[in-house]
Amino acid sequence: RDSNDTQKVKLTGEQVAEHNSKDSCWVIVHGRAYDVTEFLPEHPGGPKIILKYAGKDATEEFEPIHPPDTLDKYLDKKYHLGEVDMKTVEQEEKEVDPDEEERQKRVETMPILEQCYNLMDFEHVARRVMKKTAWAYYSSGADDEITMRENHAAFHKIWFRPRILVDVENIDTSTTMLGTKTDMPFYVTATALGKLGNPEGEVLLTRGARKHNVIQMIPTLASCSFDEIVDAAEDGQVQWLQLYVNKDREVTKRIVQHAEKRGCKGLFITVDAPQLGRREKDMRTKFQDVGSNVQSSGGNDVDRSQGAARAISSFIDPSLSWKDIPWFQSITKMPIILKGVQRVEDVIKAVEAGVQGVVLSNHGGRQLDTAPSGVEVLAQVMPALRERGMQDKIEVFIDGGIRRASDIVKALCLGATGVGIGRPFLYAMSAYGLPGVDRAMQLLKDEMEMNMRLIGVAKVSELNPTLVDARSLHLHTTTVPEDTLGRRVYDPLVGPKEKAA
Ligand SMILES: Cc1cc2c(cc1C)[n+](S(=O)(=O)[O-])c1c(=O)[nH]c(=O)nc-1n2C[C@H](O)[C@H](O)[C@H](O)COP(=O)(O)O
Repeated sequence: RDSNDTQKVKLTGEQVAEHNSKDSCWVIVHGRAYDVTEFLPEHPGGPKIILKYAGKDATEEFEPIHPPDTLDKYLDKKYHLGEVDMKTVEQEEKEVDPDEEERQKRVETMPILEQCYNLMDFEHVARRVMKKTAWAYYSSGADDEITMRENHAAFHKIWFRPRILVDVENIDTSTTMLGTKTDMPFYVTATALGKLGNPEGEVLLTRGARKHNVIQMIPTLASCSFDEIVDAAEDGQVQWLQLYVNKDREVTKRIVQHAEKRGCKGLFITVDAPQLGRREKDMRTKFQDVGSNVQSSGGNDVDRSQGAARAISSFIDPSLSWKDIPWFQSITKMPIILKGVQRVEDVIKAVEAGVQGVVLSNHGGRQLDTAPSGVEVLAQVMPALRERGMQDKIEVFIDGGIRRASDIVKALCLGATGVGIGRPFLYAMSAYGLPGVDRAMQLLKDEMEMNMRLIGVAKVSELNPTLVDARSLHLHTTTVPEDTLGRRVYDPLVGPKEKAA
């Protein structure tokens, strides 16, 4: 380095390769070397995953899990060793992975985008063409995945009561959420690690949301940095922030106030994940790749038995409680919405606490298995609010299992202001990139227009409980139409030697 500390000569691959143990561990990320020796025990994903790349180029493994500004934000500058002459870095011989070869063949023969006619088509294609770790992470539900399946099945227990001879020539699907006008009553909900499915990550969802004038909720655990996602939005495009509350409240305060400064129009505090659920498909794929097995019991007390999710979420504060709400109201002017409310009593408490909204949600079935579907709780909540004259005091959203516009219409008839959609946009993005997200949103728009026309309603504000029969919604034993589409994408357990059918 010369006098003003600029690097005179690039490091070589050999120099980095000498530091390949826990006593001295250097890694290369995006062409720059970092001394992570001191950081090893603090890494939320455990030391093992880093040691697998000690002395080597870790970019490919690093990229989908960490926003690009992670090392600048969290690794002391003295450990930033400077640029590496990548021509001198020995690229690892990629061992032939037969699964990966099979997957490549499926990518080459996958259906063209125009063959996707509904959101489940994207799920079906994604399951076949996504990398297994990405599919496992996105498709995982907790434990027996009963709630994950119930989320969609619940909508089959609600029947329409269509009206006739109503002028439905002009359909208006637009609505207002938290004071923002939006073309459709759904938003792109927060789902972590967008780059697992597509190397561009969450900014593809931003661009799709912009094209269809729908709102995007930015996840705390996005692969893209928060600023990348906000910068990818156009002027006037509305985004919300999903927040996992950090044990270090100073970090949380910084994130919230930065989001408000960047123009976020809602703070969605996730309240259903004081600990992340056990997502066994995710855990299984982590287990196979022993080298990067973040379930190692070694190292400090971070429990890494939950695959990637737990490894990247050890910062979440399980002590978060109602007494913290006034603090949030003191650090931001953004409307505050509690995401992951699952019973009527907590909605009443939310109104009394003065928050502006709730999302009735079980985290897409990824948290407490056999928690009720959002739409089932919705059917109990709205009458309870009306009884107390509270229905205008709070906006009620739901998410989970929304796969058809008819699901959206049913939720709105039961009183939801809007609905969040997660996996379908992830699958569309993973299988077809931005065109996939665009088509998925357009399909929902087309379905919504048809559904409204056929139930005899011209605009969203006219949707009301008389248009549905939800009496069997709370029954969990009724037979409902077989969810053949959904069944086909459920992964059977495949033994390590067995080939998936
Ligand atoms: C599918 C998915 C959902 C995640 C999600 C990641 C994935 C891959 N992640 S997670 O890693 O922690 O579980 C988040 C998250 O970051 N924060 C959050 O509030 N909800 C998270 N959710 C839940 C999400 O916001 C919705 O509640 C859920 O996706 C709605 O169900 P559908 O996927 O069926 O639409």
